[in-house]
Amino acid sequence: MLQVYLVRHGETQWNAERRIQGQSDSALTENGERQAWQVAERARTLGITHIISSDLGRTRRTAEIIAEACGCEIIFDARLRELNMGVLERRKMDTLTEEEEGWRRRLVDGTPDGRIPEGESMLELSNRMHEALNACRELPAGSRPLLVSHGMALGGLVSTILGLPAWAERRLRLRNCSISRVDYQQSPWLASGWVVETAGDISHLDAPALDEIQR
Ligand SMILES: O=C(O)[C@H](O)COP(=O)(O)O
Repeated sequence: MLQVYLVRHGETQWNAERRIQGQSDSALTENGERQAWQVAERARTLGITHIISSDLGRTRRTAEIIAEACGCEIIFDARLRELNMGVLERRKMDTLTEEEEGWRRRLVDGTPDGRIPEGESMLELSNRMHEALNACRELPAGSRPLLVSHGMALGGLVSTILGLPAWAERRLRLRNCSISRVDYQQSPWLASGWVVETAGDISHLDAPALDEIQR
């Protein structure tokens, strides 16, 4: 059975400022670096064989810290990037107009193909995340990869594995440096293929990780 670990990057300056990132970027905060070292210590115990990361700066830095602990090289895969949030990237959440807030909410309010102007839909994001996840099945037998990605990207991936449409309302909180695990398997009581073993585990963190209200 193939086990794939999913880690969201450490807290960034723009997470803390409640500034929308998307495929724009900001550095990890001191707390974010601490989170990354703590998730790395947890990853060291998991027998990780490959680290595959979004190529954005915040995931790259988190992956570097995990790779040092696990003794792995890093493979960068742009399919693991965060949702492209178009014209709202770099904007602070509390500065959005009613119309702009409507664009953001339509991404995840059950509207198929909702998108922020010049951005990606959740369906487009989910499709590329599944491509990146399924590429893990081509790794040598016995591999145990760890993917480093983003909140919307991993939330959409896990939710769609659970059978929800990509554009479903979000009901899964994935905090910074949380660990989730998905398995590709066959078993009598579960659907064949990908299943969710754990989602959003932060038991390895000793400091609170921001939630959606705080970021
Ligand atoms: O700001 C964003 O783009 C999302 O809300 C979270 O993205 P992140 O997981 O890359 O911080």
